[in-house]
Amino acid sequence: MLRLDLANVLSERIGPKGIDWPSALAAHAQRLEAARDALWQRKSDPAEFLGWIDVPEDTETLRRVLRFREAQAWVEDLVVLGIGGSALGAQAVAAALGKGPVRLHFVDNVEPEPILELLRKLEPHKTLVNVISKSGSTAETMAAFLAFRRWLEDRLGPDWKRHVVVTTDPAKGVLRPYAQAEGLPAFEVPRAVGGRFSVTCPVGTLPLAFAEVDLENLLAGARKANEQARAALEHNLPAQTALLHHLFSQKGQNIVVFMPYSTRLRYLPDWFVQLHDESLGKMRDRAGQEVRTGTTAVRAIGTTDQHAQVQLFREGPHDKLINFVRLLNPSEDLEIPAVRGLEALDYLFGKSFFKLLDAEAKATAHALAKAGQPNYTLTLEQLDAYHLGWLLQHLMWQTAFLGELWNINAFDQPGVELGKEYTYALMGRRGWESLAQELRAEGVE
Ligand SMILES: O=P(O)(O)OC[C@H]1O[C@](O)(CO)[C@@H](O)[C@@H]1O
Repeated sequence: MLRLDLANVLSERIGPKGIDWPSALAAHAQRLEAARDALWQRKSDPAEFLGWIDVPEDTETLRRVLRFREAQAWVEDLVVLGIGGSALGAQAVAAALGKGPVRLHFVDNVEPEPILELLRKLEPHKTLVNVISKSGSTAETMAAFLAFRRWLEDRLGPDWKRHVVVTTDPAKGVLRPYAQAEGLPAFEVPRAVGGRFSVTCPVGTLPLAFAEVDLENLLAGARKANEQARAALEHNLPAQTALLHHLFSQKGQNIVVFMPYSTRLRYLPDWFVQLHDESLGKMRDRAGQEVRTGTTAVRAIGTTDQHAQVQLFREGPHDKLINFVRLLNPSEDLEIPAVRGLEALDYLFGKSFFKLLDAEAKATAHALAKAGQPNYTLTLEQLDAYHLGWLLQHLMWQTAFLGELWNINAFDQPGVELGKEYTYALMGRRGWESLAQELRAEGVE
């Protein structure tokens, strides 16, 4: 189960910053139901970028992915070249559930030293490179691909082609025709699926197949989130959490802290930050009116960041809504042993690590509530593929619901384009000469 514990957002618990949930739900029922119906109705229109809803149903593509993985039994290192939505989902799930023996490496930056360090340590004969780019034009990913392709060819000659697999748009960009021309295996990012919503398609599933993640169950969990997102309001978890975010943003909680109590989930906040910020930080609404929507997502991990950020969360400005994620059961556990001479620590003796983790999560949530800092918790029965798939798809739905509530397009990202164009100009890309000149006049070169 994936459940919502919202006790610490209620006014009876946290005072004036809180809400009266039953009446808030009733007051927004019509809007939320309209949002739900609109999303389900628009999902078959490719221009709406709601293709991620149906991707978990696509077991045929999953079978192709699994067959491809089986045919590459020689792989010892898988290098993912991708950035943003083309890397963060697989990275988050692999860190949570991945098992050896294949080692996964994510190249999502263009800092030369780490790339060189990785190239020096890899054995080309045993390395498979998965270049992932929906657009097939992202400078960081393309630069890394040029370097890895050359590295493979220099060491393996014509056999380099056996060591590359492409994941890209079915038609657009340079990678699709290149893969065809070179005879490289290629998987699709469905047209109506944006990068940050792509973890259940081959963008995520192909690397995760090499990490031995149980993909059937990951997709089954995502389908469970779909079932909830279609349900009546009292069972519609994403509509409910979206409403929480909406209500608190209206109360001035402009920051959303996403804080799982799990080191295995350490990359999940990074994935969430992109999903939330790129989708919801928008200057204009669907009618073109200036609106400036968005709350800023902040990463945190429990218990680690109790010793870094919780001081601020409790005693700093109460401009945040904190979303904890807590596991109800460990996959395995470890007893804290008793040690003679350290009886001052006897409250720990014989207790389990999971009990301590659980107590810390509950204690922090309650301490924040006592200070009037709103927070809610999503609880997961346990950390497995099914529950993680459910959580990922739930968060995608939550984002889509918020887009509807704020009347914005949650599926584009116009705000990142200008930076990309400036980069092309600074790098001397053909066709960008006049922009380069403009930049020079502004003192940027
Ligand atoms: O898969 P692509 O096209 O290389 O894009 C990578 C990332 O870059 C962005 O387009 C902009 O940052 C993201 O939306 C996307 O996930």
